[in-house]
Amino acid sequence: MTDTVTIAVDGPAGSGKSSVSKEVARRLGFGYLDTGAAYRALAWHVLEHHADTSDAAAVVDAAGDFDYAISLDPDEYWVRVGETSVTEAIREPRVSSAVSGVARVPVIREHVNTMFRRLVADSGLPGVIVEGRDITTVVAPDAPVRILLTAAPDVRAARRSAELTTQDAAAVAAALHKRDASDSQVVDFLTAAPGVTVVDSTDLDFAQTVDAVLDVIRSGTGGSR
Ligand SMILES: Nc1ncnc2c1ncn2[C@@H]1O[C@H](COP(=O)(O)OP(=O)(O)O)[C@@H](O)[C@H]1O
Ligand SMILES: Nc1ccn([C@@H]2O[C@H](COP(=O)(O)OP(=O)(O)O)[C@@H](O)[C@H]2O)c(=O)n1
Repeated sequence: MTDTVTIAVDGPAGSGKSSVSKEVARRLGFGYLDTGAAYRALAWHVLEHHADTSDAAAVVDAAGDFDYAISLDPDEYWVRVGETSVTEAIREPRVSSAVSGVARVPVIREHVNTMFRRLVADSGLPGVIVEGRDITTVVAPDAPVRILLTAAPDVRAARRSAELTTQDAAAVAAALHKRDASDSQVVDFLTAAPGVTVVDSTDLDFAQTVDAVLDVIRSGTGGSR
């Protein structure tokens, strides 16, 4: 049996990582791993414990009974903590506001990174598109294809607020920029590391972005996909 190919995709919030990676995975018959969901689910879990997500010791303590599971199927995406489905709950603004605190704790990052690598290795799939903030640099720096998906800040904010129609657009934009600023103190996902290909989707629609990513994958895997 051949090893699973990892396609690494990083980028800031609202750049299109999840939606584009999911569609690319479908087209290639690959799995899709949303790494941000693990940080979001842990933030949700810490909040369930009524603990402070900005307190590293409290986060590590709550992580002790964090029973996490995620689907790698792009057509059947779900996230669970224990028996509870948290697929929708982890997108709530209270979780988005808390997640950077959880993601800042080094021991948590090491723990989830080990889990991500195991999920890919045990997937039994020909390939997995893994998306997040530090996949190209930390989780899978040796991946045969590494992409930084970017878009101008105002475009990213507009995309996210179009999704969250019940919330005020200015508030959504402010929360997104605040989270990016906080996250970029931990990992650099705004500049491409050596060997990482930038796909800027500012002036591309969704279908064009999917095609651009597929082109990078085809050239990076010797045109075999
Ligand atoms: N190139 C694009 N043009 C227009 N809309 C896009 C494009 N890429 C993604 N989107 C839309 O923008 C929103 C945010 O994308 P998402 O995949 O959730 O980003 P991320 O995972 O990077 O936060 C989604 O509603 C998605 O359908
Ligand atoms: N590889 C990753 C993925 C996400 N994260 C953290 O998890 C949060 C949620 O990630 P996400 O991918 O769901 O965020 P969006 O881009 O979808 O808004 C980010 O704001 C980061 O704090 C991270 O630190 N490293």
